[in-house]
Formats: sequence, C-alpha cells, structure tokens
Amino acid sequence: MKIFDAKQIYAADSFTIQKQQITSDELMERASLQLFHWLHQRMQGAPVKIHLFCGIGNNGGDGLALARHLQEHGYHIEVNIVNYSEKRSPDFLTNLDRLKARKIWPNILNGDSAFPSIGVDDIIVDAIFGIGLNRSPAPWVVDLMKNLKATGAFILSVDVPSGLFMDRGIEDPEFAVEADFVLSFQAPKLVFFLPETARYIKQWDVLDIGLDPEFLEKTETTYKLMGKAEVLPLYRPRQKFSHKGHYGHALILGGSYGKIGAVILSTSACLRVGAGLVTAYVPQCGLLPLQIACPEAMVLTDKGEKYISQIEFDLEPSAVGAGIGLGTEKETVSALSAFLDAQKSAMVLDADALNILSQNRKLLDKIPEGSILTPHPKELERLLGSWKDDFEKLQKTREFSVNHRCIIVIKGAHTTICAGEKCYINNNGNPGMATAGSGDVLTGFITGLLSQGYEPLAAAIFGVFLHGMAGDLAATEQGFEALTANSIIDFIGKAYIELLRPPQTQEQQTEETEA
Ligand SMILES: NC(=O)C1=CN([C@@H]2O[C@H](COP(=O)(O)OP(=O)(O)OC[C@H]3O[C@@H](n4cnc5c(N)ncnc54)[C@H](O)[C@@H]3O)[C@@H](O)[C@H]2O)[C@@H](O)CC1
Ligand SMILES: Nc1ncnc2c1ncn2[C@@H]1O[C@H](COP(=O)(O)OP(=O)(O)O)[C@@H](O)[C@H]1O
Ligand SMILES: [K+]
Repeated sequence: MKIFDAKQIYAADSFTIQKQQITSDELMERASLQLFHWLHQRMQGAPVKIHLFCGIGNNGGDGLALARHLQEHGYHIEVNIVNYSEKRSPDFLTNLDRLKARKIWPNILNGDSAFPSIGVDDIIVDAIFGIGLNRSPAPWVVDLMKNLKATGAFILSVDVPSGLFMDRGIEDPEFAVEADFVLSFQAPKLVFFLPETARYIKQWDVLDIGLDPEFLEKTETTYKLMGKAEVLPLYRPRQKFSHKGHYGHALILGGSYGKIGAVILSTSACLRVGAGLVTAYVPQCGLLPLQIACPEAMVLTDKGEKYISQIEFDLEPSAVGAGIGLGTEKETVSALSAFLDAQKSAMVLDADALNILSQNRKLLDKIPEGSILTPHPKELERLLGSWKDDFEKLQKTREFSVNHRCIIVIKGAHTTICAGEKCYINNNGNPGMATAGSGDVLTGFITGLLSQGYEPLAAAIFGVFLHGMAGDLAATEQGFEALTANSIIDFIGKAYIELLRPPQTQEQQTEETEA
C-alpha cells in the first residue's frame, strides 16, 4: 500500500475533483459519509454522547458534515468549533450553514472559552487539524488538546491526530492529540509507523473516498507499506526436480568466545528459511557447539581460538551473512577488512560487522554493492550519527543507502527497508520479538534467501516479512514474554504456509466460524 505525503494527497484530491467532475464539497461529503458509516456500524444507534471538535479548515469541515449525518440518524451530538483562525475554508462554511439550517448551533471555542464537560464514557471526534497543519497550535489549542486527553473519553481522530505534522517531528509531546482510533482517508500516513509518533495512533483504519485510482497508481511514493499482498509475489516456488545445489551454499561468519550462540541462531535460521547448504565460519571455540547444535551445517574454523583473526576458506559461498557475535578485536577488524576486499557479491552485514564499519569509516567504501545492512537504531546511529527526529533518521538512511549503494534494514517495530530513495515499511511483528538473538535470526533468514537466488532487495523485504510473521505466529502460542529467538526459527515453516495459504473464500470463512 502506497503512503502519500501531504502534497500528493492534495494533488489527488484536486485531480479527482476535476476528473470526476465533482466539487470539493461533494468529495468532503463522501469522506464524511465514510466516517459516519464507520461509526454507525460500531455504535448501532447507541445513545452515547458524541462531542465533535472541528477546526476551521477542511478537516473541521469533515467534522461538521459528520455531525450532520449523526444528528440525522438520531445520535446525541454536541458540536464545538475550535476557532483558531479567521481563515475559514469554503467547504467548512458550507457545512456550517447546513448545520444552522438544521437548527444546530455549534459552540464557538476561543482562547478564553470554558472547556465543555465531557463524560469518560462519551466519544470525542477530533477534527481540529488534518494534513494542513503547518505550524504548532496556539497555546490555548494545546490546552484544549490536553483537556480532551484528561477526559479519558474515547478519541476518534479524522484523517490524522490533530497536532501531528505529516513531514516532521513535533515541538513538544503535548502538542498533539493521542487518538484511540484514527480514520485516514484513502491511505495510511507515514506518522502511523514511526517510533516517535506511534503513541498518538493507537489504532488506525483507512477509508476509501474514491480518489482517482489511475492518479494514485501513477504517483510514485517514497514509502510503501508491505503487507502479505505486496510480499507474496516475491516468493520463489520450489521445483519438484531440484536439489540442494539450487538453494545455494550460504556462509554464516561470526562468533567469539561466549557469543557462539548468535552464530548457532543465524545458522539454524539460514537452514530453516531454505538454504541448500550452510557453512558456519567461527573461531576454534565455536567448532563443538556448532557441530552439536546444527548437525546439518558444516563448520570451518579460524586459526584464532576465541575470536576471528584471519578469514580464509576455499568454498565459493552463494551468500554470506557476517557480524553476529563477531566482537571487535583488532585482528578481527583487519580480518574483516581483508575479507571485504575479496568479497564482491552482495552480502548481509549485521551487529559487530556494522560496529566495525562505524569505528573504521574507510571500510565503508568496501561494502559490496547491493549488500544488506541490518542495524537496530543504536547501530544505525553509530553508522550515521544522531538525528533530530524519525524523519531526519529516514532521510540520512536513504542518503547512506544511495552513497554506499547498499540496502539498510532499520530494525524495530515496523522494520523499514531503505533501498536508495525508496523505503518499504514492514507491517507485521510484535514486541515479543524484542528478545536476545532475534536479529541474529533475521540475518540468517536474509542470508538464506540470498543463497536461494532472491535479489538483495527481495531477500531483505521477504526476510523481514517472514521474520515478523513467524514472530506473530509464535506469539499467538507463547505470548510476548516467553517468545525467544528460537521461537521465530521454529515458526518460519508455519509462516511460509500461512503466506502461501490461498485467501479463504467468504463461505469457507463462515463455515469455519459456524464449526
Ligand atoms: N480537499 C477535500 O475536499 C478533502 C479534504 N479532506 C480533509 O481536508 C483536510 C485538510 O484540510 P485543510 O487543508 O483545510 O487543512 P486543515 O483542516 O488540516 O487545517 C486547517 C487550516 O488551518 C491552518 N493552520 C495550519 N496550522 C495551523 C495552526 N497551528 N494554527 C492555526 N491555523 C493553522 C492552515 O491554513 C490550514 O489550511 C484533510 O486532513 C482531510 O480531513 C477530506 O475531506 C478529503 C476531501
Ligand atoms: N517492538 C517490536 N516489534 C516488532 N519487532 C521487533 C520489536 N522489537 C524488536 N523487534 C525485532 O526483533 C529484532 C531485534 O534485532 P536486534 O536488536 O538485532 O536483536 P539481537 O541483536 O539481540 O539479535 C529485529 O528484527 C526487530 O525488528
Ligand atoms: K484531525
């Protein structure tokens, strides 16, 4: 699913109005009817008080139009206009007149107005600001937002929580509404997926307001939300007459004294995701643990006992994943540097391999083209330097990706894969995966997919998706706390099956629920 920026949304609005020969008021009417149906479906006429807070722009216009539909269907409403500017939009005024024609007189709230009384079981509709927010709200509007939160009532935000900018962080955490639910028109917004802004969007849904599909199709976006539908075409089916050679020989390179487990996790993950052959390259101390833990894998050992000091082997791996548990000893740094000189094809660089690159910046020029770097935010900061907000983080990551012709996987909730100017946001996974070694597992998955012939970008996107899906399936059985990195490996098979399961037809779904 594409994620549009404000400019693109305004362009889509006006293209649609022109192409469908409708007025912006009719487009707003469509939007407000979608809002109404969503609410009506869930409320079924319940006599719950609904307090609508409307700004003076089109977001506010949506709110006024929604108020009209609610009133027409017998809902108990109270309309408040948050009068933060004299510049009223035409569609706002049109909808205000319609309310007045129905004898509905909104409260006009200014800086010195008393805050209306709202019960904790009431519902608040936040239609104060939408995507047109272009500066921080006035202090009295900030106070009003704080009062909304203090009521404890359910807050439904129209299009975007008021106070959130579409393209930058906010000045102060109190300057935006924390919405229980956000109804976004036509597509989700980038702020729904960023660590800094997630607290303002507990849940979200998209309402189709019929923006022109052709326009949306041809509009290139920087960000794309990757769900099952987007990822499924990446899958490479297995042929009957195939042998393990078809699935490559992967090399997992890492480990140091006391951190051999990371290599065991990556190696097991690499086998489970479908690599044909896997060799682990570890210091001497890793030989026995690996041979015992992963009998399917072969092991090559470095001449160093406790950490890698010279990487030499004569096999031609089809994919390499390096860095897990590697440590950053001086000899390991020079060994990795010499290895990168010889390594020409795209590989996975994770954990200490990234830390070594960060500490020895000249090695950055040795990253093989198309390589996949998989930092968590801390490792990313060592690589890029600090950022002021998530938007700058993504900007710097894209720049690094372009400059070093590599793919960056920013791990975390909604792991984001940056490849040049494009970013792919993963939409599964859960906090149970915040557990030791789950990144090692991801390295194994991506390396194993590379080994099977997936292109680097496909391997990164598909690996992250399978990792999150396996994590989700594991969490349904184990909950969050008990989930370990091994759980993710154990559920990768079910993740493939779940991904490849044909979508259930309607009757199958009803049969299942009746059974
Ligand atoms: N164009 C259309 O027909 C449609 C627009 N839609 C709605 O329109 C919204 C965008 O509406 P607008 O562009 O009018 O903008 P908003 O309604 O988001 O903001 C209202 C106006 O307030 C001003 N403003 C921004 N920040 C301010 C601040 N801190 N203090 C005081 N004034 C400030 C701006 O000039 C802005 O135009 C979307 O979020 C969506 O809800 C939807 O109804 C879809 C249809
Ligand atoms: N809250 C979360 N929601 C979803 N996935 C998460 C969350 N926290 C962590 N993860 C995933 O778990 C993995 C953590 O990786 P990492 O920090 O490298 O762990 P380790 O270094 O212990 O292997 C990443 O794939 C990340 O996307
Ligand atoms: K809003």
